[in-house]
Amino acid sequence: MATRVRPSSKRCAVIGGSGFLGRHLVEKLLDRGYSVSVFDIRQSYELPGVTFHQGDLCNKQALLLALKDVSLVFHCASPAPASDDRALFERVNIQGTQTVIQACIEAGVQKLVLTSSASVVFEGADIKNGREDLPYAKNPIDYYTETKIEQEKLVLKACDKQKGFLTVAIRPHGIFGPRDPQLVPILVDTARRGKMKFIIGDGTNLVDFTFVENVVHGHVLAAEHLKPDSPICGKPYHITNDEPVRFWDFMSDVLVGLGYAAPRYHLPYTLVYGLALLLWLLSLILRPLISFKPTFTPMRVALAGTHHYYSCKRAKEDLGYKPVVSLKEGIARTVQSYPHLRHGA
Ligand SMILES: NC(=O)C1=CN([C@@H]2O[C@H](COP(=O)(O)OP(=O)(O)OC[C@H]3O[C@@H](n4cnc5c(N)ncnc54)[C@H](OP(=O)(O)O)[C@@H]3O)[C@@H](O)[C@H]2O)C=CC1
Ligand SMILES: CC(C)=CCC[C@@H](C)[C@H]1CC[C@H]2C3=C(CC[C@]12C)[C@@]1(C)CCC(=O)C[C@@H]1CC3
Repeated sequence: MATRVRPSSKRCAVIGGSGFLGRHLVEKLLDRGYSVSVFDIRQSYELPGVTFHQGDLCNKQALLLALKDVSLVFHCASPAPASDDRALFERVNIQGTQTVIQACIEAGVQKLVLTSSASVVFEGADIKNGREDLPYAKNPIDYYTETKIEQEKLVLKACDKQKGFLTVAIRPHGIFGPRDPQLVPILVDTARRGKMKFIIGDGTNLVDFTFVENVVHGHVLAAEHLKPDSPICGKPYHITNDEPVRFWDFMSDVLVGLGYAAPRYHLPYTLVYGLALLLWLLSLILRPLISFKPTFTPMRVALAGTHHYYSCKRAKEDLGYKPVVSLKEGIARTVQSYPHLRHGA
């Protein structure tokens, strides 16, 4: 009788491993002695100890090849949040995640760690020290958030101790760090176009920004604590820097660190939100004639003008989580990593 080979617990796969968070995670896993299969729609680097599988996560056969002999899977692939392609979000984040779950089960994977987002509970109104038991947003602010909610529900529901398939979701917030393609590049681009002069609201709103290595640390802890007798099975965990900061102080520190002026003039939140909504509607109506992408989308204005910070008490208690890089150090390392984005470069 053929005996089934039990996959090695040091063999894992990172779906989305070519992306910003994914690549940092892969590097940490290699440091910790894992061998890693990366599954991604693109290959962005090469590293010893990493096997690349290029493909779309909606394709189960392609996934099965990458998951052969793998016991642990991290799923951190998603279309970019700035996209407004609803069909793409539904296909990748919802149907694609269903495919990932089926492929994991068929391949005999034992643990699935999903990168969700703290935004799954954000509706545009203040969240102060939000806990994981807050209800999912009833009116999510965009298609990204709407599909991240469905994705998280699917993964947590799939947790089945009897079948030996364990799942957990990590909810980071505002990830930043070296090679981030989003936060710092968009900020610098906005500054270079002379649009970073204004503070939306009174500038006192507190927000979580999380250094990428802390997010990676949360993922590794979750994977290593995910066992049949553990309280973390089927649960979501906030992972942040645990140092809420004024949104506009964070933006100013990054801008000033790169040689740009900090925003100074205040504009009322409701005025800017109303204008952003109007521009977004105009861009939809005029789309057949002209295509333009407003910088200040309603989502970005809501994120820039409200409180949204989260408690990571549950991660501290259940995972022993503690940030490994402070906000100050994270900002310094991030600024240093972008010489090409410095003023005048
Ligand atoms: N950045 C942040 O502030 C936050 C991010 N998150 C979550 O963290 C995760 C990682 O985000 P981040 O690293 O910033 O994003 P990236 O866009 O850098 O990484 C995502 C990777 O997934 C790939 N991908 C997209 N669609 C598919 C597909 N159909 N099949 C296979 N691969 C695909 C992307 O390729 P391509 O680039 O070609 O699309 C990219 O390489 C995401 O799940 C995101 O929702 C959560 C909270 C905050
Ligand atoms: C006002 C302005 C132009 C700010 C520039 C920075 C923004 C691009 C970022 C500020 C907060 C960021 C953020 C995300 C993306 C980039 C920002 C809007 C996410 C939406 C990324 C995906 C998530 O899951 C939640 C993040 C919240 C914070």
